Order: sequence, then structure tokens, then C-alpha cells
Amino acid sequence: MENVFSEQLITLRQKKKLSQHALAQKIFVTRQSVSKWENGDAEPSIDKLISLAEILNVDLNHLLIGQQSTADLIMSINHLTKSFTQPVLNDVNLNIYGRDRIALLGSNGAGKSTLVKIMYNTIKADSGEIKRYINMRDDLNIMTQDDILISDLKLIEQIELSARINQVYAKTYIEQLLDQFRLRQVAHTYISKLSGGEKRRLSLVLSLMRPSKLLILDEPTVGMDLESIDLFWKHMDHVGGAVLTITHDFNQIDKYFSRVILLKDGQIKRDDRVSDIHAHNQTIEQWYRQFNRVLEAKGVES
Ligand SMILES: Nc1ncnc2c1ncn2[C@@H]1O[C@H](COP(=O)(O)OP(=O)(O)OP(=O)(O)O)[C@@H](O)[C@H]1O
Repeated sequence: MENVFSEQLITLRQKKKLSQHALAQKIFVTRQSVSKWENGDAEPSIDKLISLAEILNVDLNHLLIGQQSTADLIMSINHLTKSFTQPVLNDVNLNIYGRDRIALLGSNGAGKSTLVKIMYNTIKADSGEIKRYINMRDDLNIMTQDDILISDLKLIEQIELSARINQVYAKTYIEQLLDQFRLRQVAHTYISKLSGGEKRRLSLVLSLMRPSKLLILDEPTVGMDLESIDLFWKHMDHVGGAVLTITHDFNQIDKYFSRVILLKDGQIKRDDRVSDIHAHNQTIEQWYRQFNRVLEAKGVES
């Protein structure tokens, strides 16, 4: 992280016509700290990174790894179908763009997890087409509902292993994630001995430890206590790139997401902008109840 970040910091600071001293004053650090970051001798804390991103008017991805934020198409799904014993997805069409914050909603069994598994390629569709405009290895982060942790490892060993596999070298950042998600005190505990909530928080840290162009989360806050849920959403506010989340956490959808998708009867029945829904004085929960009910009623009629 250091080299790209340092170069980015210098470039962006100069673009804003700020001296090291002026930038330091804005984020309440010494000029020497800024100088060390720019020389690659030290890394800022998460809080300072977030402040830097705000002052330099870029998202974290741009600051950390130099990616431009774009409104580019990153995935295009066309006429997708999938059946198990019963049809689950039936002609699903969806485009995902670079800055989307998508909440994927639908009743239990609607096919949400199946759709995202097809998106990240762990199961195959029966027919249809997915065009992926990102590198699936380097640009996609996922947190699934399945437990992908290795029980025989200690928490810190799992982190180190994933960091090596994903070529993440930002040690300070990872340590701060551990603090932020309150995992430092169990860093040397075997994964088999962690509580369900701790395992979920660890899975989250693994999915957040490197920047991505697309982050897919399947019910990330299930099994977490309230404090962890708050920490999670606070952190998500500062994640760059596109995010697609399956969630039933209606308290947060209004605040965090820009787009809501309703999956019903194997199809995307609604794909609306949160700002449009709010402009009609509706909350997302009201919107969801309205369209789920309307669609259910239509289903009964037909
Ligand atoms: N591997 C599988 N084999 C057979 N059936 C499956 C398989 N995976 C999913 N299903 C079935 O497909 C349907 C959709 O499941 P899916 O997990 O995608 O729904 P979901 O919308 O994510 O539900 P939930 O909100 O309960 O997590 C369900 O009826 C489920 O039983």
C-alpha cells in the first residue's frame, strides 16, 4: 500500500494546492506526519485516512491504490436462469456500475444468495450471460453466509494467510480493522473456539482488508451484536467501489444504499433509486412492503 498511497497523497495534495503544513493543520497532525506518509515511512490511521479522503475529495480506493472512481459498468447480467429441484431464477437482468450501493431485497427463498453465488462464480447458471468487466481475482471482495474460515488456525493466522493470498501488505490498516471490529483480544484464539459473532466479524475483516471494485456481502450483520452492527455500517460508509449487499436491516438501507432491488418469483421486479423513493416520502421499508404486497396479490390473482 505504501508506495501507491504515498504517490497518490503527494499528487492529490499538490492538485489541491495544499502545502504539507496546510494539509497537516486540516487533519490535526504535525507536518512531519504528512511528510512521513509521503516518504512511505509511516501509514496514517483509518480515521486520518478517512479525513484525507474527504479533504482531497476522493474515495478510499483512489487514495490507497490510485483507482479512479467511475460510473462504469462493472457487471452485466442478461436473461439468467437457474433451477434446483424448482425454478429459482427466471430471466434475471441486472447491470452494476462502479459506484452503486445496492441493497438486494426479497423474501426468504427468493433466490438472492443463488444470484450472488452465480455472480461470483461459485455456482453456474443454467442459461443466460454474465459479462464481468472487473478482474474477479483482484477486484472482487466477498463475504458469504457460508463459513469459509479454517477452524484449526488462530484468528491472527487466518488473517495472515488471507493477507498473503490477497497480497495485502497494509499491516497497520489490518491491525486497525482488528481493533475496530473488537477482535484484537481474541487474535490468538483458535477459530474453532470463537463465538458465532466473532467469526462473522472475522469474515468481515477478511472481506474488507483490501480495496475492491465490487464488494458483495450476503447478510453481513446476521449474528452480530448491536455495537458490531453499528461499527460495520460506520465502516461501510467509507468503503470505495460498488457494494451489493443482501440485507434485511431496514434501519440502514435508507441511510447507506443508493439503489434497491426486489427479487421476487425468480425475477427482478423492482430496481429503484433510493433518492426517488425518498422523493415520494416513502421509507425503503414502506416501499418494500408495498411492492412485496402488490406483487404477492398479483401472484394470487394470476
Ligand atoms: N444447492 C441447492 N440445492 C437445492 N436447492 C437449493 C440450493 N441452494 C438454494 N436452493 C433453493 O433455492 C431457493 C432459493 O435459495 P436462496 O438461498 O438463493 O434464497 P435467499 O433469497 O437467499 O433466501 P434467504 O433470505 O432465506 O437467505 C430455495 O428454495 C432454496 O431451498
